Amino acid sequence: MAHDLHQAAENDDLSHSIDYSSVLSSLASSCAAPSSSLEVLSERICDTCFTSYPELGELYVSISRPKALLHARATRIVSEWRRSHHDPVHEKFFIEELDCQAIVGVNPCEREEKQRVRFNIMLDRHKRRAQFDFHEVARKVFENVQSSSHLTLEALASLTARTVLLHTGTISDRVTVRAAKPSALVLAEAAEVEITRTLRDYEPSSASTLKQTHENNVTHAPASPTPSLFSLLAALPERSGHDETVYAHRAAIALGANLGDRFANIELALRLLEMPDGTGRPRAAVVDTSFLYETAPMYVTDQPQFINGACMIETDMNPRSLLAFLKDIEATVGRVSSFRNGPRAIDLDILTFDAMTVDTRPESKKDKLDNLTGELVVPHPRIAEREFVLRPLSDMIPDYVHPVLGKPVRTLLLELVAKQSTDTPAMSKVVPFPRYPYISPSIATVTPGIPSVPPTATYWTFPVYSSTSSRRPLQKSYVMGTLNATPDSFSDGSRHNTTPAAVAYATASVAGGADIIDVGGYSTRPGAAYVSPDEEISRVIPVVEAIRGLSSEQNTVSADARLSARTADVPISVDTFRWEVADAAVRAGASCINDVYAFTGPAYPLDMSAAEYFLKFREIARELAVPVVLMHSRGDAASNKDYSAYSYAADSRGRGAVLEGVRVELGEKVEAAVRGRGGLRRWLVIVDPGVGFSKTLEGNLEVLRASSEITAAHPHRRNPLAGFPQLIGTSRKSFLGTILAQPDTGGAYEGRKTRPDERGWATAAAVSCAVQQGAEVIRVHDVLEMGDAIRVAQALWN
Ligand SMILES: Nc1nc2c(c(=O)[nH]1)N=C(COP(=O)(O)OP(=O)(O)O)CN2
Ligand SMILES: Nc1ccc(C(=O)O)cc1
Repeated sequence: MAHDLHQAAENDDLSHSIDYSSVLSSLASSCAAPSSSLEVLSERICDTCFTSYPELGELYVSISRPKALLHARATRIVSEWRRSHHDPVHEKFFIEELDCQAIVGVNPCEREEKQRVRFNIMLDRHKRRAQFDFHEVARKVFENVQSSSHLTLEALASLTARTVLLHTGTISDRVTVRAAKPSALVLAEAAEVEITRTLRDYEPSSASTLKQTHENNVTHAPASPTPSLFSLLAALPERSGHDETVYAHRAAIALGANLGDRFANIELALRLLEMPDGTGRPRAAVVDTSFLYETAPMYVTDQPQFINGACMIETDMNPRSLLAFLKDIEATVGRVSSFRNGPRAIDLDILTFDAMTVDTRPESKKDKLDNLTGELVVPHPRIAEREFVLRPLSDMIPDYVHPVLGKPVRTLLLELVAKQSTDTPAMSKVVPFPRYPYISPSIATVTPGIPSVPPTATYWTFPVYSSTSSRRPLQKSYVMGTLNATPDSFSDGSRHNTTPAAVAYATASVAGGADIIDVGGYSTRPGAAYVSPDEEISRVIPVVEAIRGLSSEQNTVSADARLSARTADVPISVDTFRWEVADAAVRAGASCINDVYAFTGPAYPLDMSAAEYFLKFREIARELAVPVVLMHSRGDAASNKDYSAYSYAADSRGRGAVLEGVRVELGEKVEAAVRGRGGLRRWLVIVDPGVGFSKTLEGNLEVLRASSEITAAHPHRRNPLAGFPQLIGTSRKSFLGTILAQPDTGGAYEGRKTRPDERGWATAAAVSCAVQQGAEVIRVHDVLEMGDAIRVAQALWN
């Protein structure tokens, strides 16, 4: 209670002192009745004090609740009240001594095993709204910290501050985090850091300022602040019709299928996991997925190859009910699928459940790893010997420490790979393409309530490369042929904008070795003209339909007819940044979406409507279940002229900032696309650094020269793009023209101006660099010619 001590102090005058025992008894009575939250209790104390002491103007109430959270010593709220204000003028929330286990530090033992990390978190609330959810914030921090792996306590403290800010959204805009390692030092109680952060610190421009390390690297502050997609998404109001249920548990589920349409079975199982039950509420939410892999059967080897993956779910079910639920889904998928295409299978196993161990076997059977029918053992007892389980788990939760083996998933995977014999069959990463147009099969009416899933047309395979090596093993690079049904594309405008010309291009490209045809109806070259959505649809759809329509000639035997039939089956992607166009094109027969703005539209810097647009696009893509190419760019090429502003850390030669910019800026979009509820399946995302988009000549060269680093796993830091297949499009672009226009120093070559269609040889050089870097997909205009370059490059570097 703010009280003037002067009179009592000078004169020892009792009448100006406070009667502490009467304060205490009125407080005791105001605390006696139950209150629903610390905020309510604070308010009640405030009412009591202001009523009992009419001269009191200011009051500070600090309430602590020991053991309010499972892993923390206490929660606390400190409110500052004024008589003249209805709400507290200031309020702070504390989570005190939150204990987590994390991989943090540089000593070898610290890299192997988790250690205790203690957090003290203080949040300033600037808006009094709903009751502060200590439990949710602590849970998110706990979850993120437990699965983190850092060298420094600073990075861990920063991650924690970011987690808190993102999960408290508009309630708080400032957080102070103290992070301590109590086991680090022998002669001191702990090593500890304290940081204070606001959301702005995590926006790309400021994050990069924090990362700025090299003095030679001249940085340009972006002209306007660029808010991060995460902060925008966090600030969006809750969307009606979207499930906001908070679940108590998190589990990893293994996905495996080796009969029938293996990809469709897996997709159906995931959709069934999230089907609302009798109460109208889903029993689980899928919050992350791994990549998918094609794997040789283990144990019983005389059976078809498997498709394996895993997903993370959140649920309120206990492990036993979850197991029963998974068995039901297996039965439903089996039933629905066999109705469609004959026998098939899906396996769903609980791999992990929170950090729990469960073993329902009688003592006498505990040493057996098989015959678990009717029993439940979590974590799954054969995890450590199965690469097809460890790899998908490592895509999602590499730092999850196996509660029995005491090692993180990434270590278990490394150890398993190290001891595998050389004849162990290699797994490949796979990307499935569904068949469109597809008429929802009658099964949906035969089995009401079963979601329908598009059947699979084909799938691409890529070799798996070891987690920390930046050099990838070479492989077949898939070739994407560029077909612009536009009057003004920079290199083939008005050449393919009639249906016959477009079909001729597609047919010739398939004959020349194209694996996919990319149909665009809106040029994104710098300065291109605006095209309405209707106009874009009317350019794209007839071309897609005409290519698919070639299949009517399938039963003839001539070479032309065979080529037509192959062309009719070729995967088609639609090059668009509009979800309406993507949706229409896929329903007409496209099987992939290629978006140069990665779902946020041309807005730059990102704003709230870009975040809403992102969610809408993601929802459409998820429903269609097609692969998506998400490209790095900074919005509309025509209006974004500030290409040099990559204020990220560079190396001593001033290089690396653009690569890091792509990892951070595209990484954020890819993370937001894949993780959390409503996310896309990780196995359907292909990334693209966006050569020619929002980059200078040097920036384009830097990206191209080391593009494998964009998707390589970093040994000490999480790279959000790690492991994704990568597409590179350099074909005929102006950066090649810029190089050709430059004279050389000796004066022998004076430079020459080139039209885009004169840059074929230049493209071949760029394409061979992309092959050498291990690009999984290469986008070109001249499929036959560049196909030659790709094949020779592959032969050289394979
Ligand atoms: N994923 C991806 N998509 C793209 C890429 C690229 O590099 N990656 N380049 C483009 C520019 O080439 P295009 O010939 O389509 O030119 P236009 O924009 O003038 O139509 C258009 N679309
Ligand atoms: N959409 C694009 C078209 C062309 C270029 C380029 O020539 O660099 C960049 C983007």
